[in-house]
Amino acid sequence: MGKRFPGVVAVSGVSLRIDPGEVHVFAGENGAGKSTLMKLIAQVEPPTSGTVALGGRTAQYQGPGAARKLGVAMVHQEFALAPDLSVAENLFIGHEPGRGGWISRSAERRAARELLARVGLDVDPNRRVSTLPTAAQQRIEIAKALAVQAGVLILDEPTASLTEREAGELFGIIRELTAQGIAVLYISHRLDEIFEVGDRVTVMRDGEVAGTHPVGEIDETGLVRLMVGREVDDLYPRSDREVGRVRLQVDGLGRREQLHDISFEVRAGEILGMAGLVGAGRTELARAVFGAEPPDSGSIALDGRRLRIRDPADAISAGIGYLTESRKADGLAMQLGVDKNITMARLPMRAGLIDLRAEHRTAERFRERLGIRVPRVGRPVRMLSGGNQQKVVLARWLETGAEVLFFDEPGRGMDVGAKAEMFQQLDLLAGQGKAVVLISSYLPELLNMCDRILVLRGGRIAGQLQRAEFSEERVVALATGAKGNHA
Ligand SMILES: Nc1ncnc2c1ncn2[C@@H]1O[C@H](COP(=O)(O)OP(=O)(O)OP(=O)(O)O)[C@@H](O)[C@H]1O
Repeated sequence: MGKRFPGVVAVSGVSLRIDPGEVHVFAGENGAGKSTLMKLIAQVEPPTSGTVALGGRTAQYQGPGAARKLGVAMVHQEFALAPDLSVAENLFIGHEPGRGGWISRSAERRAARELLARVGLDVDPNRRVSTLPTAAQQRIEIAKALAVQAGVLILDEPTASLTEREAGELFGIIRELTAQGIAVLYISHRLDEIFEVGDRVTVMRDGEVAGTHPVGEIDETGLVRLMVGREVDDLYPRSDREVGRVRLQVDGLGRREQLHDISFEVRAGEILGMAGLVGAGRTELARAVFGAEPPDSGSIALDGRRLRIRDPADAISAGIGYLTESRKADGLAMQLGVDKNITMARLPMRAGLIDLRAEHRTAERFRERLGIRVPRVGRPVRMLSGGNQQKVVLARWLETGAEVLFFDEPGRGMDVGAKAEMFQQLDLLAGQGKAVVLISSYLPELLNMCDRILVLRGGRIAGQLQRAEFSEERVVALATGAKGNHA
């Protein structure tokens, strides 16, 4: 089947068979067409050519929503839950259990408990969804799919916002579902999990299928070659850098219930990692330093000069940049072009006007450097694939010339080749004497790229590790408060 958008062929000539009970992983470069293909299968979008057959019967496109009746459910990265409704209400929106059109609350609660048990969730069905953490909301999305008896469940990068432990639990649930015959289609950029959770992997390139393999018959190098069409020798490029004087100094920072007495410094030429469980306060800390949620107490100094940061504009003019973890919420202007989004934080001006030519040149430079897949840089960002949107945010902060840069889960959604390129850029920034902070929930990124790792727990600094002391166990021990760490 195929799908064209104006000026772009997103999916072309794809034929595949999905078997009951398999975990079928879809991998490939950003913009390769994975999400579009899933939307075609889930009937979220009409194909330009071709059809989907479910259980041997050809399904005509009937508009979004119809797929659920056909037995395909898709869990997007941004959940489609109604935050102010209860768990039970969310599970049964549009198909409430009950008789004769009456919704039976007790039947609904009972059915809800059963579904929640199948996804290993022990929460009160009356609880409002917005009060639940991300991992639990994701399980509710999966339970929603079970509620409509989906035979095919599509998960789009489901571990992107989960901790390692939560991801492990999700894999357990996936295994249980596949044992019941449900086919799981799973988009992923993470090599480790492709091998851990997948039965077969289909690699997409330029809208086409580059190959489908049982995971036991392909190794990591082969997979990367298939994905990016070349060898990537070093996924975590890191140079020998001199770590110099203190650049950012944070003392006794506090904010309401979120941050308590946080003190640390970041030096010139240093990449400081920030580890911690989801909710440990890493994003809150970055947002506090950046003035997005200003601290109630404490001080921030850059190069020995105390700063007064009341809002992000103050932070930017002081030389502090922050790549947010949520590109949709506060990162990108979706309707504006790639060029405008890149230069937004530091507009090239000439004689009091925005220098459009300079803007274009800058955007072109990043398009090439980061491999942003877009036919022309004036194209609105909303038309880009998720990973390419992430590259645009990254380009913006590389362009600001900031002296201290916080990168919050910067590799989320990026393909392996783009990620390697991004890490190289981070390494280059540090090499120029800037202070770089890398927040990541994926430990190999921190262990490979950082000079030092700060671990947060419950809004406090739980400890820090120098590069020579790095180990996954030590980070996890500090992050969870388990005994037996040597830090
Ligand atoms: N609504 C749209 N309008 C125009 N072009 C689109 C639209 N949605 C996707 N595209 C284009 O289709 C191509 C495939 O995008 P898709 O989102 O399927 O890629 P992907 O493989 O899922 O990428 P990623 O890994 O970055 O999520 C890209 O070139 C993208 O720009």
